[in-house]
Amino acid sequence: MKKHLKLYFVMGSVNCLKNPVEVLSEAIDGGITMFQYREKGKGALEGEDKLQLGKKLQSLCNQNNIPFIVNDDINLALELDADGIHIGQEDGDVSKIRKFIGRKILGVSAHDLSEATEAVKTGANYIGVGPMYETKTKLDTNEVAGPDMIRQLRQNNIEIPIVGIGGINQQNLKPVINAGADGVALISAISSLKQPREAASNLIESINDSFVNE
Ligand SMILES: Nc1nc(C(F)(F)F)ncc1COP(=O)(O)OP(=O)(O)O
Ligand SMILES: [Mg+2]
Repeated sequence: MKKHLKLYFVMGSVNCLKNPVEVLSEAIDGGITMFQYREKGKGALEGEDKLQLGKKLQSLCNQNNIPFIVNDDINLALELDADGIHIGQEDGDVSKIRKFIGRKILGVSAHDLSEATEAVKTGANYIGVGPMYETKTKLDTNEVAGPDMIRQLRQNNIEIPIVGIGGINQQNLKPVINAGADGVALISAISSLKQPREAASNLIESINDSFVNE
């Protein structure tokens, strides 16, 4: 799990400047290690359109052995037979969802020590901790937690794989890794750029450097 979390690209059609299939294909070429289909927000696809795009993105991931995770939508995750699901604190009962999805990957958002402890207890495989920095992508975020929140979780013996999320880019990812995260999750730092491949390869290079010089 930890190695997959290194560069976790999260995206939906509303986040992309161009065709999301092209964006993901380039991001995979650039070196992302995991993908989350998060079709959400103003103008997001629904129903059949959401399913069809999900299928196309999933097959790109499968062809490249990249775990394909669905955000929020458990039924879609099961219909696509996705590799896993990511849920937040308001998206349902983690232990019920764990029973529902069996051995699929279960990611849970956590903003503090109590939420992280609860997520571990109820069977999460990894936790997404944030927001690390200010973000314009998700409008209903909690207040900025910063990389120190990850450091605090590690100091309190939270050993589960952790990925930081929220406003992360090449310039500010190092403190997130140094705080003890196994990787970074991000949207705009790849999806909003004209060259997603170049963006992803620059990011994975900086992430690997951060681990080497820890
Ligand atoms: N989608 C996410 N992915 C991650 C990841 F693990 F990838 F880092 N961490 C956190 C979130 C946020 O999840 P949630 O709080 O439910 O909000 P939303 O459903 O709007 O994304
Ligand atoms: Mg959610």
